[in-house]
Amino acid sequence: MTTTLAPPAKPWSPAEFEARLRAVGQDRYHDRHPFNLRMHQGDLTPDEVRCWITNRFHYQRHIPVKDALILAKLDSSRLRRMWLRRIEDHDGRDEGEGGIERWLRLGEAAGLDRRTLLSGESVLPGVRLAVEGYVNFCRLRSPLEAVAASLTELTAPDLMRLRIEAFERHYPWIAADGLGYFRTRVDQGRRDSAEALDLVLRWARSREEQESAVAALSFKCEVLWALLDAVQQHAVRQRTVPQRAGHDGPRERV
Ligand SMILES: O=C(O)c1cc(C(=O)O)c2c(n1)C(=O)C(=O)c1cc(C(=O)O)[nH]c1-2
Repeated sequence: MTTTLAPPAKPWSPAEFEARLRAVGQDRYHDRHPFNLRMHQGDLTPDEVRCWITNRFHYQRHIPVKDALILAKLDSSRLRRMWLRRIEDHDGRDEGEGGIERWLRLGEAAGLDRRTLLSGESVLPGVRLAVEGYVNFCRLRSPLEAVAASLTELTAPDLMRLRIEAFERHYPWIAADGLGYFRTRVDQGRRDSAEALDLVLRWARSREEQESAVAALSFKCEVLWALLDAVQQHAVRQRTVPQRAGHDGPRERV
């Protein structure tokens, strides 16, 4: 008996592929997470805002690490130059510059100590795992999947604009120049996502490759969602569990 294999599915048209990527970015993005909604409605206590900043800093400081892993997979000078700029955006060209420095200043404007932020000692276990998951994804997967995972940035700039407004309105105790990170990131995010989208649309030729790109973007949405789950869980525990030394698990001292 001979078995006939089904022919491989036809690739989506570029327009349909792009629409599918954008749909994942819209439907599953962390702007819909309850913690983000509470943040933007102004419902967070100062400690909850500080907890978010501390844990998001752990994500931010790993962005250039995952970008260096992606850079090493790119096979032309033009592409490596393009990706190198992302690392410079975060690390700066000199001491005291770049997105990571701006995030540290956001922390200081919110009353956090830069040495504590840099020590990483207050990072929640779930956040550590989510960030490590993203870095390892970019280390181990194809360039297509690693670049596709960055496409959450298609949605990030709009969220950033809302966040600036929300912080100015609801958390005025954070000095305005602390919001410099978000202001800079709106344009950087638009440029980065346009470049990444162009690469993903050109690289993914077969349906299988297109599906792997969509799956990579879904995974990245889960990373961001898991990060906020951990921060939210911590906030709930802080409200409901009487504080006892050692009660809150390892490293949960935000
Ligand atoms: O504040 C946010 O909501 C947010 C989200 C994301 C994102 O969607 O991954 C990024 C950023 N910010 C960000 O600042 C940033 O530099 C960044 C880089 C990347 C990436 O995956 O390459 N995402 C994000």
